[in-house]
Amino acid sequence: MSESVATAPRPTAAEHDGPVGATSTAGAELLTAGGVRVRLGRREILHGVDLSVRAGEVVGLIGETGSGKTTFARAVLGLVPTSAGTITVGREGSNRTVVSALRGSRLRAFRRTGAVQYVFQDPLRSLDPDLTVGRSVGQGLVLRGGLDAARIETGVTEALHAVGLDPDLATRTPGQLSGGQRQRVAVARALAVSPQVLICDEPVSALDAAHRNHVLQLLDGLRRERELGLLLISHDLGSVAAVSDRVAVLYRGSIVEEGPTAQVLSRPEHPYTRMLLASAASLHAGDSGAAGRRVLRREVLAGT
Ligand SMILES: Nc1ncnc2c1ncn2[C@@H]1O[C@H](COP(=O)(O)OP(=O)(O)OP(=O)(O)O)[C@@H](O)[C@H]1O
Repeated sequence: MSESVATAPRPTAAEHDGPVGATSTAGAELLTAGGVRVRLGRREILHGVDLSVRAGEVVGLIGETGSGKTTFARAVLGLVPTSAGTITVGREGSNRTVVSALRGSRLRAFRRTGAVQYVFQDPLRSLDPDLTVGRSVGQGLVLRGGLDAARIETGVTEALHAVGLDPDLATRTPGQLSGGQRQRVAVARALAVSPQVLICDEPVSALDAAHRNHVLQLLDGLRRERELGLLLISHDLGSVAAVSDRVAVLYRGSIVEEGPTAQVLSRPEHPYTRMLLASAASLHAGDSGAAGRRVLRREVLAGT
């Protein structure tokens, strides 16, 4: 196993077992993808992806550059259409939405609910440098509509508190924060709209080791407290090992292996997973230049 995996802070099995199945709602599927195919241009990028994330669960999605991780995230957000299969978000019942069936105004309305939120690798690039922290965190609530200024301010304060930031930071701009604080602001912005599913794309790869651990601990705590379904996209197997309950391995648009984190990382069955683990030390987590991510960043920041 690579050094990064071996040295990662890893919650105990007991901690992992706690949230899932511990309450009446834990364990309910919040994200269900079945047979998802996506074509971009003339190529099929995803070839029938099956993946689920339950309440209170972190699922790590790993795979090399170009394997389709960001494309899958875009499909869950409704930013690219599926050519086959279904993507469903929400608990069984009235809040459940078949995202892959939505188009036009119904899709925009779904996106405004904030049910799926996305946290980028590099908050300095994803947070508007001219907006105060308060305005950035409150953006989703404003977009959702129907809330007065006082309620939005309360929502911002609550979200900052949830990520362990002093609400006084609301008047600062991103440039006046540390890297770790900025990533917490990005998480707070996502949390402000009470998402069911949080997709974190390399959330700690731009951070130093101390901030990395803090943000991972924050995500680990939040999914338990809020029963979020958290999809952690990462090249960094150490981060995945630290907080993921399950891992799915994406290879050229197909999930080739999926299972409990300890099992997949310590006893990989698929040759590609074995290769990924063997080369983990030389993998570069910080590929912020990847074209797919740049497109996604633009799309998400453009609102609906
Ligand atoms: N708009 C697009 N049109 C055509 N092909 C695209 C488009 N966006 C991405 N692709 C291609 O889809 C494939 C998957 O890209 P994607 O960004 O999903 O990979 P990834 O696993 O997220 O990679 P990385 O880890 O580098 O971000 C790549 O071959 C990419 O070139």
